[in-house]
Amino acid sequence: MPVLGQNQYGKAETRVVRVARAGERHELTDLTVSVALSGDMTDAHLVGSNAAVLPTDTVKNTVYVLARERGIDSPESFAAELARHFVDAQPTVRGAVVDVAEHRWERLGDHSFARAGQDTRTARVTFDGRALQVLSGLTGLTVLNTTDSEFHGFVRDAYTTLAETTDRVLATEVTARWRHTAEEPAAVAAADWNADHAAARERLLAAFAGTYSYSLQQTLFAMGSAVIEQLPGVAEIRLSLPNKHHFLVDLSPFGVANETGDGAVYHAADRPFGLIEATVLREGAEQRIPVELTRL
Ligand SMILES: O=c1[nH]c(=O)c2[nH]c(=O)[nH]c2[nH]1
Repeated sequence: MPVLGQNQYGKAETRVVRVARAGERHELTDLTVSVALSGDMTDAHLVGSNAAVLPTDTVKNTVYVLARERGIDSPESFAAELARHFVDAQPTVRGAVVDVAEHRWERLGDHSFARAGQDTRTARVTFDGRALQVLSGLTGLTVLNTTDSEFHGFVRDAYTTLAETTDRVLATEVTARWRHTAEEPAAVAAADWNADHAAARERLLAAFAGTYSYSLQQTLFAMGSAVIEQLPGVAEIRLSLPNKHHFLVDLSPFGVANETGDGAVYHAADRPFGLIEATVLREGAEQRIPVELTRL
């Protein structure tokens, strides 16, 4: 007899845009919200009874009503409020995972905006009826150093052709998730998630730019460490760093030298790419950010 395993359901990727008007100057918040609920859903799968199922349509409506009525202070606080709502209000719902992606807009004027082509801020809040696990994050943050990057001394075997280098372009598109020690609903509600996120993002960028790198692995650890050191409320951070390879183009068929230095010309390859991933922990902290979550 087949047996039902882990299951969850909800509404994925509800797009919610909220406009706050304080006089002439408007504020725009643009989110994609995904909700996954779990609980007593065995009968829905096994015998077709929906008696425990809050419709996903209702889940979507709830996102809109909460956005309207309580506002959106931060992705983290909005996700926490939603997660608590479903678990606290529905006896058949025992757990909720709420994912939020915030799309950035640049201000053009009091009521005009341009979609910013930069990174997306993310939050994932998980609630089990007692503790809130809050993961902040970002994705799509593309950064590049034109020097201060070496890569040599690596293992060589019969298939190794890579040349050692003491001066290369180092580029990556950062995806990061960091977990907060604050898990009490009151502490989560009181935190300044926007200031916290801005500080973490700034530390990631400063560490990327400021690290003289012998590998992307070393840069990753420096970036994670910078966040752990700056933000006392962060227990761990997981980083996923694709190595966006920049290869010097071979111009020798044209009798043109092309070496590292002034005027060097690179091919920005898109695939395959090296993929460097790791978690950096505060000493004594448990590793709880799911490995497979990082690239979502
Ligand atoms: O920073 C790097 N780390 C690697 O593990 C690696 N492997 C490789 O081919 N190039 C690089 N660069």
